[in-house]
Amino acid sequence: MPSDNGALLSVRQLNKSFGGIKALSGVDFEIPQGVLAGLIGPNGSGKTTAFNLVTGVLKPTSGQIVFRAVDVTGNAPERNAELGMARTFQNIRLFRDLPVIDNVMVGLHMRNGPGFWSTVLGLPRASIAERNIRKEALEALEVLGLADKAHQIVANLPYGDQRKVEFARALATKPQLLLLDEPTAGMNPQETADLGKTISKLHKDLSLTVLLVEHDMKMVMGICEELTVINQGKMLASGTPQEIQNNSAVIDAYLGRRREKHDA
Ligand SMILES: Nc1ncnc2c1ncn2[C@@H]1O[C@H](COP(=O)(O)OP(=O)(O)OP(=O)(O)O)[C@@H](O)[C@H]1O
Repeated sequence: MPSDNGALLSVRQLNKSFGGIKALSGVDFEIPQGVLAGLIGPNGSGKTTAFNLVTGVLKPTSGQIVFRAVDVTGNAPERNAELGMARTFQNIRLFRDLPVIDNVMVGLHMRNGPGFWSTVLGLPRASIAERNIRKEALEALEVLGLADKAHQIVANLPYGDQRKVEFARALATKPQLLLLDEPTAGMNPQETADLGKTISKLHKDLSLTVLLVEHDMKMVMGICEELTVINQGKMLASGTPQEIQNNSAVIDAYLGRRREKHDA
């Protein structure tokens, strides 16, 4: 049985190898309930691997992942979603030719749709469930300030708004933990700053626990409350943004990478 230490998510001694490559060795971190946490590290340090292990896309070589006091190590992503994890992807994954609201409703249908036969037979249960799903999708869009764009086609929205549609789809499922995989990928500085404000607002207004995997240091330092830093698959440091900014091992890891690039 996993011990209940009060954290919403605990990652313990996580190891992942791809053939001969050790992508992660002995990574530990915890996310207390209600915290906006960041996982950072230089390129190739293992952030995406850690994210995929937590969500269930990858299975660890060894180690343990505990979510809501349940051992979820090796769970399929669908099971983790049922338990309350919701994620966004590095590359936006939306139905670009469909309206915004339909994209948000898809997430809810997968979670608690009326069921195949009810829908096909047009049973009242199906239309009530459909109405509820539409209402919940609209509420999620409202939270993100996108309610007035609910009927626009996704492809016609600016990139920043498309990201918000993804957030709305994740939020509509009322997750316990929102996992964001490099949400600023492909964004300009203005869009990045706006998105940082949106994440921070969601976290504060909804008391939402968030794990943010991100490259953009300025954004991470500006909005996260706790940070875990990994380097070459190993734990480097953890603490508040201020502690991390002053940590000499972290400074060396980032500057070292920059020096390598410079010398190349
Ligand atoms: N499917 C895979 N097969 C083999 N090696 C992999 C695989 N996925 C990741 N790796 C290796 O594991 C290491 C960590 O990669 P990962 O993508 O997790 O790092 P990252 O910190 O997310 O990098 P970036 O910041 O560039 O996105 C790298 O050496 C990478 O080449």
